[in-house]
Amino acid sequence: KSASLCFPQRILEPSTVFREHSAMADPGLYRPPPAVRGMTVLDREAFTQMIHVPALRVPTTVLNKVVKSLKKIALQRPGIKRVVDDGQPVGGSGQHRLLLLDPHCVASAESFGHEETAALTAFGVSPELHRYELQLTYENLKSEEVLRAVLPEGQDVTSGFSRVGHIAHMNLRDHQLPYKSLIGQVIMDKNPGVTCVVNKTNTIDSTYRNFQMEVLAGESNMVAKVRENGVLYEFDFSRVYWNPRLSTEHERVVSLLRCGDIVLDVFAGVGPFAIPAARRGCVVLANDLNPEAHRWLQHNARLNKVDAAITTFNLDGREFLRGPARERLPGLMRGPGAVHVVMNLPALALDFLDTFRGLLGPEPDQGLSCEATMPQVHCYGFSKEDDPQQDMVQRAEASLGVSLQGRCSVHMVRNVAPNKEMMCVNFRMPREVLYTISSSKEDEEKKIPTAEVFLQLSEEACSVEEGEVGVCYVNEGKSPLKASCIARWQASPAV
Ligand SMILES: C[S@@+](CC[C@H](N)C(=O)[O-])C[C@H]1O[C@@H](n2cnc3c(N)ncnc32)[C@H](O)[C@@H]1O
Repeated sequence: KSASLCFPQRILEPSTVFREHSAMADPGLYRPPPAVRGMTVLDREAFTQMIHVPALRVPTTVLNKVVKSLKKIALQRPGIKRVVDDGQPVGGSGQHRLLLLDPHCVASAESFGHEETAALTAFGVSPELHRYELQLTYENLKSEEVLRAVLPEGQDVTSGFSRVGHIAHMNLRDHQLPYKSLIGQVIMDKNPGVTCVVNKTNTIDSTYRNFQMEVLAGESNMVAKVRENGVLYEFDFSRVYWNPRLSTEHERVVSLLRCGDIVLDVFAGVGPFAIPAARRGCVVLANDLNPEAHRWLQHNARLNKVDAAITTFNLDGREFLRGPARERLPGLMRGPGAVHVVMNLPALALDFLDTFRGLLGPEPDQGLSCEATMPQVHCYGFSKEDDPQQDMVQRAEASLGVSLQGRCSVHMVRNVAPNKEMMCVNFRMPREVLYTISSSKEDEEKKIPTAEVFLQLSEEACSVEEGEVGVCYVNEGKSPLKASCIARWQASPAV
């Protein structure tokens, strides 16, 4: 493909100082011809140009050693060989080759560093530089260079995309939209294996968390095959949620599971927690409201031969918890495996935690509800607060109606946008949440009062610092409160 190899290149005069030659010293040396600016239909030929690069004439006997010693300053362009014929007439001695150098690193013989100079001396190579005329084509340019040359000067040329199987998924800005077909074509040309480029056309606010998208270039086949952490998934990317940036998080949670554990995946999608959990030997109940996601979840369970270990549901998360989960939980909690509840719907999952309040009815006999049998919850949320950890805990507590102080941990998953974090709060479901009216005094004390109360804050409580637990007296009972709650109470008109 590289025209530079079949074009008759010429060596011009030897020169020791290349700074004099403007093309050689120009930092935008690989900048395509100005005529391509504003192009909306890709014309690959229009990118062809001749440039000059410095070259060393190296005896073939030491060529490999010299190339190795000078690899930091040798020319590196896609599709261009850095060692070429020395341009001597056919039938010449053939005892020399030219090593092409990066003109951004080498402007004159003085540009060589200590190591390079020592190598040239050791191998008996003259530091004299030759000018080599090279044909640079569209194939030799990087996508960023092509787009920078085409799009209006001074505007952002982000050519980043997420890769989902054969699909490159872009999120173009408004000023890039007039060039969208060209951008799609360039991304496809420059990324082997990408046969379809799509642009997101809405923000992700749909219930099923999938994007609306427009095909910019290539085929319109949206059924992707993806391997994540060694597991194969297939799904229609236009109709379900899939985020390649969650692979580390999926792996982290799955690594906490043991063979024989039970997993309740409330917002399962196409199965990136459920399938690897089943492959690890867990018994899985996986649910998703989106019928398409549910269909691909079943498909992926069969594809990975774990369908016997996964029971799937196509329900709203609350219905799933109040129905199939509630029915099975008492039996599962009595079994030998730990029960895990995964809730990855970061925009809403914390609100769903209130479904667990009293879910299993009256507390069973002592022993059947000991702390160790309680489900481990991994619940996701977005936070824009200065202290996302604290924010996550407070919202989980508000939804559950109990304090999680000292009994939860928060994991930062990823930065989603400037000032927006995706977080995961992990905790063992408190007994007093799952079972109704536990009358023990200890449990009463753990509850955060939700009713409006009138109270006189003691001096002691008022001096509590942010993040500390204080004690204040409510209706003559003792109730441990987080300082942040106290602060909220102080601010309320009732107080
Ligand atoms: C952020 S995705 C996570 C999918 C998958 N667990 C993952 O990690 O990639 C959230 C999923 O929740 C589903 N969903 C949205 N609202 C739901 C609800 N009310 N009940 C159950 N599932 C819901 C969506 O269809 C989507 O597949």
